[in-house]
Amino acid sequence: MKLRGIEMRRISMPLVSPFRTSFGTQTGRDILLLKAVTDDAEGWGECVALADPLYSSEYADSQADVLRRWLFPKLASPEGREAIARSGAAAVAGLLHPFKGHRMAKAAAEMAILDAELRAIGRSFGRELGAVADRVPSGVSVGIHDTVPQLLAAVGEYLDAGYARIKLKIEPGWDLVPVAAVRERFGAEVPLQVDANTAYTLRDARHLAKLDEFDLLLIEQPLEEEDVLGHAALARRLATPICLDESIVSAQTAAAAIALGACQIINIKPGRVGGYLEARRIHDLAAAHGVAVWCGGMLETGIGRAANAALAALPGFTLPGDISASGRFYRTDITEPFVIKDGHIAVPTGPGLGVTPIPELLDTVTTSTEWIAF
Ligand SMILES: CSCC[C@@H](NC(=O)CCC(=O)O)C(=O)O
Ligand SMILES: [Mg+2]
Repeated sequence: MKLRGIEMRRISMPLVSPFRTSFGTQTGRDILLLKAVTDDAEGWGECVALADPLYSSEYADSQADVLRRWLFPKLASPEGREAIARSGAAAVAGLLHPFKGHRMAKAAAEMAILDAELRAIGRSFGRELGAVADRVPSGVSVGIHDTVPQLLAAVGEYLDAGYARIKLKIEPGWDLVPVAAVRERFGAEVPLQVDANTAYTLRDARHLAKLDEFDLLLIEQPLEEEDVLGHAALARRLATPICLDESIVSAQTAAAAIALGACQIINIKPGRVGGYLEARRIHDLAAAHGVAVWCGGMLETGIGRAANAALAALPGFTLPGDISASGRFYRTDITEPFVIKDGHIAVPTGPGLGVTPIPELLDTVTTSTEWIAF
């Protein structure tokens, strides 16, 4: 495969409603999209970094900068050209490994090149990754609300829409009461979990153990991302399974977390771990240890949503992921919108991602484009 160059594009996508987590409130997404242009096809990659370094150390401008100054020049080097010509997207992670961190930028580059490679041979992302289903159960992430009645109204709408699982964002001061209210209103059968985005410390263990009475599927990332030993200690004091998100940045860190008993479940986000190929390695590792995984979300457009749906169709993804309909976050997606049907999202079957940005919709939200010739 001969890479002619990559277009970097920034798009500004307003959210249908504010999305509040323990680390802040999103009202829109400033997204970095990559388009890899090869002799045979064009491929798309979505960088999941937020505008600010509040979920992880990455932020959109930093990922554009590291791509422009280090990652693309390496891929465009004689060594890079030769490796990609020989091995395609499988060569990208190794080429970029010397550069520390910036996994979301690396993931977007690999994704765009993989999409181009697969479109050229007419092979879908799902087929490439090992999907075993043509649709995946759709979970929804519900932000922190100002009042419990507002939360209950939102949860009621999502359940009416058919979502298969409800995830509630929590933080100190907004945890037991909203969870109890959802259980009280909607019953014990609704698949329910919580996500703290690192908002607690081990000193909160006794308080967090009170969540055990609500029969949650899991509690996601209660402690700081580097506090693996703290999560292992917390796991020994909670009946509710611990699921890690921010802590898991590679198969290596997943293996360590599993070995230390820091998690019983893993939220796999391809952007966080450096790409879909590493995400599959984590899936395989978790399966070997009997650890369930599910696919997390970063408010992706239909581009990232398509790839996540394909990943979530692998056999080890036994819990509903944060793969909701496009309309959960966006009034107008840049691709054909993903819609929820009988609690599921369809896995695209076309070549590559199986979806492509609609040019006029993409132009409407584009704030900048930059061509990097290889
Ligand atoms: C802006 S918050 C993004 C990170 C968050 N993501 C979600 O809650 C799911 C969002 C989605 O459905 O895309 C998480 O920590 O899991
Ligand atoms: Mg999370």
